[in-house]
Amino acid sequence: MEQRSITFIGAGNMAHSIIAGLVTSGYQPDLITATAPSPERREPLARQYGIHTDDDNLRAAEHADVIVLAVKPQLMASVCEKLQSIDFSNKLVISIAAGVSVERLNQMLACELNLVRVMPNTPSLIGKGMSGLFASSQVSASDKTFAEQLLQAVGEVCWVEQEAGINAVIAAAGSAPAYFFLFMEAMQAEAIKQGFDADTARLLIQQSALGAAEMVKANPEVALSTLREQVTSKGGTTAEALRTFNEHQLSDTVAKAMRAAISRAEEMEKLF
Ligand SMILES: NC(=O)C1=CN([C@@H]2O[C@H](COP(=O)(O)OP(=O)(O)OC[C@H]3O[C@@H](n4cnc5c(N)ncnc54)[C@H](O)[C@@H]3O)[C@@H](O)[C@H]2O)C=CC1
Ligand SMILES: O=C(O)[C@@H]1CCC=N1
Repeated sequence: MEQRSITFIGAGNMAHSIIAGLVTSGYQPDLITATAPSPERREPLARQYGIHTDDDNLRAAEHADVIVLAVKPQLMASVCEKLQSIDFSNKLVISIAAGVSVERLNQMLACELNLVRVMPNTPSLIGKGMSGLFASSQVSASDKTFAEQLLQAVGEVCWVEQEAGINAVIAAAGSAPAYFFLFMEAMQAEAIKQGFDADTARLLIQQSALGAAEMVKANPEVALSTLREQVTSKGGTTAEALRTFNEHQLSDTVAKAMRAAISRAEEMEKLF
């Protein structure tokens, strides 16, 4: 992919995941800078990936071709205020923050930005990320391609036509690894109660989850419901487990949880 200088403002979990994926996929580490106030956040990144780090956001961002805003939404306004002196006209700005709109980011940086909002997720760390992208109206085709390739370096991507689609991506992908972790935690806890040690319980669940996800990926033409039915012998054990999930309205709970994530993103758009 095209190599441009990139500065990540914020070096937390998500920036780390993307940087790791980028460097592993061959992006030049000396083109990447990450900023954070604390050396505890910066130093491991510099050591592990050979990237530059800085505690001065303005200095790090000024000369970058691409600025990735990767701080918590509640910090975004104060962080951006100190970057307002930058000439953004030839820069691509990518925000990965949940719940901070294009309109707000333009206000925060006092500029009509070439802005792409991206909603990634933490499996980017191992190249298995899923990102949704939304480009504001003035973003050029080459900037869109760059943003797309950047996120493709760490996983799969999809574009959304409307900005509201980013909140739907949060519900379906950005937050989603945590849903699966929660489900696996619950399964592990019960497997331990059934007599397995923690490691074996984890292996049983991890391998089943991985196998199921790989089967979904390997059979794009097969409906998820068919894959489920193939496990479910008539009058057998799986049917009983699924009946219990249905009795407790699992689908309804999942739908409510996803809508709750969207509502929170909408609320955050008003707060930050
Ligand atoms: N964690 C996730 O799964 C996802 C997070 N996001 C978004 O990514 C953004 C970052 O989230 P996380 O990485 O999870 O948070 P985090 O708390 O792990 O990282 C934020 C980082 O910002 C740094 N920071 C704090 N003040 C700063 C300042 N003044 N200047 C520069 N850096 C500063 C902190 O040192 C920290 O390393 C958020 O806006 C979140 O909405 C988006 C998708 C998924
Ligand atoms: O929980 C959050 O707000 C962020 C956005 C998606 C995943 N983590």
